[in-house]
Amino acid sequence: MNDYVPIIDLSSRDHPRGRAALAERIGRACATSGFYVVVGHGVPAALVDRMHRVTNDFFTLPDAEKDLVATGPGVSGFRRSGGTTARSLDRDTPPDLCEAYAVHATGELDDRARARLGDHPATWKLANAWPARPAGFRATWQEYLAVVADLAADLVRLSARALGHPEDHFAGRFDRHVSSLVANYYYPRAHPPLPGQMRRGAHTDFGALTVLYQENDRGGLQVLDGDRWRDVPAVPGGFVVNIGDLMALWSGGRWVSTMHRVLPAGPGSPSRLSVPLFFQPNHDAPGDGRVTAGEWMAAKTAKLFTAG
Ligand SMILES: O=C(O)CCC(=O)C(=O)O
Ligand SMILES: [Fe+2]
Repeated sequence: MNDYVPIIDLSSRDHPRGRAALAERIGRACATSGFYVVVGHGVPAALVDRMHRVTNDFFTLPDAEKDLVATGPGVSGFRRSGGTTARSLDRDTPPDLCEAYAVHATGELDDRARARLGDHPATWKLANAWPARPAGFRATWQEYLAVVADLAADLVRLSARALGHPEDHFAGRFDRHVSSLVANYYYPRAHPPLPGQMRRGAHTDFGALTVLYQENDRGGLQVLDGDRWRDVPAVPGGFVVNIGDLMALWSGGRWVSTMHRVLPAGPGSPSRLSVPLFFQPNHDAPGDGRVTAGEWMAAKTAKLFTAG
């Protein structure tokens, strides 16, 4: 595509010399747009296909069945409304044109262990809510979360190296990570959007790093470059990676957490599915110096769901 969102082939990441070169490229991307697309990442295509299939099948179930795993608040389990993402930056818009479903890496812990994950309400303190259908949903999501979190952890190691630290510099911030695996389902619609209404409104991600699967041929994701919106390429088999607010803060201002959005689609357009893994550190990891990482992320998430 362009130098703003480079495509980075990770297939040399197991070789020492390969890692040095990759860290260099990642560092450049994170200082420019905060976005890059990875290929050669090693996540099996069959797993991604299975993830796509069960997730799409879930969203096409009747609403009443999906509501059985609607736990709220925030996105844990199913939400008929994925919220109003632009509110995370205090901009008021009509609600996003999407449904969402989410689980958390911590959502399988017992109640007592989850209660210890911060002193404030947070989605990662809720138990995961798994739908009974389609068959294989839970096993597929758990496998995908484990495999893509491993990839994200390696990208964090390369990021540490790119910032001039030892690769394990951030490791202690992720040994109890509260990552969230989300599916955004942008449903087809018969009528046009309201003025200012997006599939996802303009926002920056709140966590450390996001690894995003997007349906190959649908498009719509854009990233801000100065005052101009650029399309992010949907590379078959690739993932879009972007850093969130926390990694930008940890970089001491050298890296950027950049605004992005998902454009609305016209009447008659097909649905679009995207699956971001928000790789989110331990709740008590450093935030912006005033609040912890957990407080930073929980405050932003809460804004998405405040009634306007
Ligand atoms: O659907 C997409 O392509 C991106 C969604 C997104 O930015 C998000 O969920 O944070
Ligand atoms: Fe995002």
